[in-house]
Amino acid sequence: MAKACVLQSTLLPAYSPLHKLRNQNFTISFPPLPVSRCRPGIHCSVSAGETTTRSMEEAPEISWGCEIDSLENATSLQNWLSDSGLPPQKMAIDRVDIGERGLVASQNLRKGEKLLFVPPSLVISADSEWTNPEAGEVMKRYDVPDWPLLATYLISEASLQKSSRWFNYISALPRQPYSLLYWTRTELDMYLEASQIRERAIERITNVVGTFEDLRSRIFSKHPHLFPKEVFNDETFKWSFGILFSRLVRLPSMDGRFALVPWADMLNHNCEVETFLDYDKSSKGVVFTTDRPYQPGEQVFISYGNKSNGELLLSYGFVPREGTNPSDSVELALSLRKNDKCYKEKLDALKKHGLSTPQCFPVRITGWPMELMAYAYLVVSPPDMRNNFEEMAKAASNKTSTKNDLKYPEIEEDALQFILDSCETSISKYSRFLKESGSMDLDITSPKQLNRKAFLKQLAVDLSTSERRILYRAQYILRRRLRDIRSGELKALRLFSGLRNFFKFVIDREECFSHKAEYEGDTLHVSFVVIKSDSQWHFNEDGVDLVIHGPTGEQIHDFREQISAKHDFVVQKKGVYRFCFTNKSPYHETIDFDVQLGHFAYYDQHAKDEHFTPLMEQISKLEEALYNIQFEQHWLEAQTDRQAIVNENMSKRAVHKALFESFALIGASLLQVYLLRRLFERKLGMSRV
Ligand SMILES: C[S@@+](CC[C@H](N)C(=O)[O-])C[C@H]1O[C@@H](n2cnc3c(N)ncnc32)[C@H](O)[C@@H]1O
Repeated sequence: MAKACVLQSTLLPAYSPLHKLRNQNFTISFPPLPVSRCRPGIHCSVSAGETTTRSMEEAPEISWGCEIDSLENATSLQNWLSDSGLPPQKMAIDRVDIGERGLVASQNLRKGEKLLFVPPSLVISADSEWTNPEAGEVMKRYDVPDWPLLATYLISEASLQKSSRWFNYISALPRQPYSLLYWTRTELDMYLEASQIRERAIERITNVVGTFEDLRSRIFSKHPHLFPKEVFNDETFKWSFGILFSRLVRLPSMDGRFALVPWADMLNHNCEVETFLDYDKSSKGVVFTTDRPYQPGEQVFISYGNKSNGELLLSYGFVPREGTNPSDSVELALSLRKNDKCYKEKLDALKKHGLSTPQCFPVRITGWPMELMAYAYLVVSPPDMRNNFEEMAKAASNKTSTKNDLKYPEIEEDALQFILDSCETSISKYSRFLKESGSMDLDITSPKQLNRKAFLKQLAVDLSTSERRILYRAQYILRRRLRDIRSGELKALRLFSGLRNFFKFVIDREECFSHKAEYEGDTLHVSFVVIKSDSQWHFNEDGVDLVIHGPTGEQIHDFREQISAKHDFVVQKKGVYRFCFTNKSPYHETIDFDVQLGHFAYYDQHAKDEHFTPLMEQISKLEEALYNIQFEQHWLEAQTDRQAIVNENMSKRAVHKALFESFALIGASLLQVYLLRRLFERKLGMSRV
């Protein structure tokens, strides 16, 4: 069942539909637009519809565009753009590690520099002139909204090959854009089973198919000479929408117009970059301002917007490396309980505010929106709170200004437990998928298919891992809050118990240590500093390796060639964690190692006192903070030790050098005296003769 999702939350940027429908007959509604691993080329065309299960070999190929990693057409595009008025550039299209083709600095670029300057004449928007003006006229007559209009425009221009002024641009576009539009229903079901992105992809595919059907029945079928079936069909629409989803940008300074900007659309995305494309009124061109310097040969990035990994996969077909996307979020589905005595009343309240059951809410690594909490309050509220249903549903729909004050202390624990249960149900789906993905039958019928399936599976594994990570974090926070609430009164003083282990050791080649974690959800803090080597003439600047393994031998984290490092992680499985150090230098090294486990002890429900609970919460938080400070303090002490030894070695070396130089000077002086004496003695002998 498709689930409605509230994206307009206190945590996510406001949901801004790409276009407002000008004609209500069109039912399409598309979501907003714009360091990962390498991918094998997917040079096949695959059907996405539920009923269309054509194999890749059978699917018709698009006869324009190129393989995404091809540079030949990109070079022609570059030449054509220069001839058409693109000013000289400080970047060039090249093959890159991230994103296959991208723009690479051809000279030093300063931070804060404006780049690109693509003139409006080289931008494709809903107002662009049609090479076939008659077709353009018909589309305008039907008042087609921007997205379907641009999709049709792109196909029309592509089919006219060299007669279109956009020939060079279209030839450099990927023949098959990376996008979930190209995943079959079976692939979506199999690989994205745990993620809500599956629903979003199905919805999007349905919208694209529906839009094409709408255009076909209302316009194309009535003007077959302008829109022949061989050119305007579901396959070509899938291509053009794939291009729009992965390349269309919104230009705020051009009245929020949506545009395809040749050249600028060769820039790849980086989650850490904070610069966006926009129209610059002073230079009259599309630009972006660098937020960091680049050296010649370095790939230049922009941001496609603050999108979650799922949204990036949906529109652009890639998933950033785990933990690198600060805008990452996962959609958590919450549902009313079927056996709820007030099910109907609650559902009516939800419907009144445009919500339903199940309903998705975004959860981030930093927390969840108030809307989600409001929905949870509604789900768990007993019949005697029916007067509050309306207020709760309103707050869950983000339509209330007082939502931040929404508090029902009497049902807070139930609401948090309900969110925790939903989180855990979702986590178990991800865990099942990730476990099964290891032995997933890739149904190999050809190497090409194997390549594709392995690639899609990897994307799904990456997405599931990053989404599950956020849920684990939410689970940890929820458990802690519940423990705080349940512990009550003075119990909170003993809530936090830490297990600490810190010591210095000398390592020759390899040393392993283990630490037992008794509870899931606790946080393990690890730090080490390489303090000294056994030779005062050598000081290790290459560092050591540390690999952390979980209870079943899985690798949790690794540091390579580090002098000092710190890492925190949430214990997902209780058991013994192993920390293995490797020293690759020929010297013995002394390492200061600190591992600390923070645990909130679980207490059963005790009498609660509303006045005391917040105080106890604060005390337990302070206790944890104190513990963390001790950890930081030890780390700093270790760093100071290292620095003291570095300084001591340096001064010893300086003294040795000075002594050596003095001895050398004395030696040279004595030699000089000796030689002079010999010379004078000889001269004296000669004069006597
Ligand atoms: C606007 S285009 C950028 C140019 C594109 N690389 C090309 O060669 O045509 C967006 C597409 O680039 C790729 N891309 C962009 N950023 C990426 C990243 N960080 N990692 C992997 N692929 C990326 C994706 O295939 C995406 O659909």
